[in-house]
Amino acid sequence: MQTLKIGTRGSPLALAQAHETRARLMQAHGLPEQAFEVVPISTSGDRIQDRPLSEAGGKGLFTKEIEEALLDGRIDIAVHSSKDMPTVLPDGLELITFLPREDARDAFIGKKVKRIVDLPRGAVVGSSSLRRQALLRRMRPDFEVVIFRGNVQTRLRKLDEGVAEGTILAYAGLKRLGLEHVVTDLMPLEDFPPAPGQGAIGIEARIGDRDVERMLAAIHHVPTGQALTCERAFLAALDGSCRTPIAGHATVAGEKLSFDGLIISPDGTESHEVRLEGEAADAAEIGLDAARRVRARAGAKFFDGWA
Ligand SMILES: NCc1[nH]cc(CCC(=O)O)c1CC(=O)O
Repeated sequence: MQTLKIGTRGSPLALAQAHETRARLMQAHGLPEQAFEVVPISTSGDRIQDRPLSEAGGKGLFTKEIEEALLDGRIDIAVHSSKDMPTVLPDGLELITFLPREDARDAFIGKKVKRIVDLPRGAVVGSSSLRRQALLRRMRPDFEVVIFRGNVQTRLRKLDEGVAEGTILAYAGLKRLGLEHVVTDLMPLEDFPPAPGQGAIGIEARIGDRDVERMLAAIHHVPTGQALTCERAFLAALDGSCRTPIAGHATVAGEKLSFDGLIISPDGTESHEVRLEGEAADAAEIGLDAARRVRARAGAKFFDGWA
C-alpha cells in the first residue's frame, strides 16, 4: 500500500496526537514510519486569535480545511481532538475510530496557590471556554473570570506576567504534550464535568474507504467509542445554541455505560444535571434520552436567555 497520509492541525498538541495515531498504526500493522506521512494543515481556528471562537463561528473552524483535504484525497485520515468536532460532519465523512481516552478531567494551573479552592476572594482566573467560565462562576461567584486564549506556553507566560492567578486546561492535552508537571490541581468530575469528547482522539475518514477502514479497525478502542457515541448524541440533541455551555461525560465498564450531563447558564447561576445508566450498546439512545430529560428540566426559556 502507498503511504497513508495523516492530516492534522499544526499545533503542538495536534501533532502529538497525529504521532500517537501513527505509532499505534505502526504497532498494530508492523509497519515502518515511512509507511505514513503526517500532513499539517492550517485551519481558520488556528489563525483567528483576536476574538472568542464561539463568536467567530464555533467548532467547525478547526476542521473545515482538514475535511476539504480529506474529501479531495490530499490526506487519507484526519486526526482530531474529539472535543473540537462538530456533531454534524460534511457528507461523505465519518468519525470512525477513537483511541483509548486519556484522563478526561480539567486541570488547574495555579500561580501562587496550588489548589483552586485556596484562591483568594475575587481572584482572576483565565479561560476561553464558555463551559469553564460558567463552571468557575458556579463554583466561586467571587472569581473574576477573564478570557484567556492561546497555547499552553502563552497561557503560562500570561500567568507569569500576572494577568491571572490561574487557568484551566484539559489534563489530557497537557499530558500529551509532556506538560503534566505544570498542573497544580485536578478538577473533580462532579463539580467540573468535562466537555463531551474531552481527552479522546477521534479519527475521521471517507465513508466507504475500505483500505482505511481495515487499517483503523485495528486501533479502535470500543469502550471509548461507546462513551463518545453517548456524549456526542447528548451534544447533538442540545447543540441548537452553541452559546449554552454543555458538559457531558460517559464511562463504560464492561457492558454498562454511565453518563453525566450538564447544561449551565454562562453566568453560572443556573445549571441542570442528569445522570443515566444503561447498556453500552444503547450509547446513542442514552445520550439522546439524557438530552431530553435535561432540556425538560431546564425549560425552553433557559435556552432563550443567551442564545
Ligand atoms: N479547544 C482546544 C482543545 N481541544 C482539545 C484540547 C485538549 C485535549 C482534549 O481534550 O482531548 C484542547 C485544549 C484544552 O481544552 O485545554
